[in-house]
Amino acid sequence: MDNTTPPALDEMKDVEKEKEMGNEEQDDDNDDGFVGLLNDVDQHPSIGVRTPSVFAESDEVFSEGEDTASKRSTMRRCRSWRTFLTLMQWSVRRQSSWVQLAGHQGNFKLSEGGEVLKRFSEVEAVCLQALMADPLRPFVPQYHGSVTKGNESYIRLEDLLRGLKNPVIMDCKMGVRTYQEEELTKAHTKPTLRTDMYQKMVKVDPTAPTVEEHEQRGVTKWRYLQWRDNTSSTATLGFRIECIMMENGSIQRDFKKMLTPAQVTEALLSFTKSQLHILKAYHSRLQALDEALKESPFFKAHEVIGSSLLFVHDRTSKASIWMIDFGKTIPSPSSVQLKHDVPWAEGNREDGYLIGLATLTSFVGQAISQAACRQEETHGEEMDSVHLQEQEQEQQEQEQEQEHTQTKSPGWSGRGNTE
Ligand SMILES: Nc1ncnc2c1ncn2[C@@H]1O[C@H](COP(=O)(O)OP(=O)(O)OP(=O)(O)O)[C@@H](O)[C@H]1O
Ligand SMILES: O=P(O)(O)O[C@@H]1[C@H](O)[C@H](O)[C@@H](OP(=O)(O)O)[C@H](OP(=O)(O)O)[C@H]1O
Repeated sequence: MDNTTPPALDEMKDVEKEKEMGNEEQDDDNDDGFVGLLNDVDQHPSIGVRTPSVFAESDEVFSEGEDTASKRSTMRRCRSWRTFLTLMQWSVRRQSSWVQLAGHQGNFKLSEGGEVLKRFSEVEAVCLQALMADPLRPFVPQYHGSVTKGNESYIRLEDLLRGLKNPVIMDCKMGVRTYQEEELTKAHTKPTLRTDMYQKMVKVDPTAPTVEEHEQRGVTKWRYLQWRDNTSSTATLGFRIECIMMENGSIQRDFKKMLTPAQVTEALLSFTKSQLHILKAYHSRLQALDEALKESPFFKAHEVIGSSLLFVHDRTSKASIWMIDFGKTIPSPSSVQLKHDVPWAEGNREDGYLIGLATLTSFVGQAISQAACRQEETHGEEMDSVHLQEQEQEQQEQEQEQEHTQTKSPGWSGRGNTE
């Protein structure tokens, strides 16, 4: 379902009227310059996802292609300058198509000036700071330090969706495990049972918990995360697709049990709509990332857990991949030299990031081959049909020619004709 339908002007006037009457529940803009994203979210009716509503509202009012004259006439139609300014604000905000695809709900705010604000984490801030001076910098959103608003601190990040038209997004969680070794230690020494995780587990597979876990109606976080890794492609392929958002705003999250290479390749083809140039751009970007990772002192010295690659393209054929989420990325002990391309065993700290990157790159490669084949098939079918049409036309022309000759023949219908 398209959730970007703008409200009619009359509806906006109603909003304006309500504001004048002091009835509005919440102003879109807080005084501190924030867009009220967290308060201004709508439950997406078809997909159960909270998406920002306010950004979707102004396109038809002042769309990018609209000329000044029509803006003026729209302005005249507005009841007051205040209404006009409100509409302008909506329009300016609409320049970002920001949406939070995966991750903890409520962790983000959209800030003005092309930044997103993520709830502050010391671990992540330290990583981002280091990454700004690392060969990986071109693959990471720009980090602009932190900011405190009220009681909450945030990390200021470049908005990777800024300027994109109807972006298509995919979040892939990288690595062969998504839990830190510390989580495993906790599960052994001080197990805390999580009812919410037990419920999430049962929802996907009622037979997954053990008899004991069913009795306790709880599982440890490690147990849940490990189960998620084993049920999905994480443990075997070194990454998993978390979410995909298509250009119409529809979000797919049903990848929890996606395990096989064939399924992943099919998902990649569907995500890119088999567009060869997009797939090729992604392929090159993954290869470049691989090069940068090999050069990166940061990567050598860190266990990268739960980090994602954010794939983004749009209808103007912009396509890129970004490393995001360093909330569980920690320095490896100095005694450990991480390889990133070997399996994990308790204590070795390996994350399997390069295993995931290699499989992902090869699946994008396979998707390219399949897309090319499909294109050739389609082209072949088109050629066949053109050929068939040509043959039919030729035949028709021959028949007409024959008819014409016979008409001219005195022995047939030229009865009475004299030439
Ligand atoms: N810099 C950015 N620009 C645009 N979108 C972003 C950016 N950072 C994150 N996002 C969006 O927010 C989502 C969640 O990001 P992230 O993984 O950092 O959050 P999280 O809450 O730490 O996740 P998790 O629950 O996996 O720890 C991403 O899937 C993406 O859609
Ligand atoms: O994707 P799912 O299946 O919903 O599971 C969540 C996901 O693994 C998150 O990465 C994790 O947060 P962290 O990365 O911060 O560990 C969160 O733990 P949490 O509930 O303890 O936040 C899990 O609930």
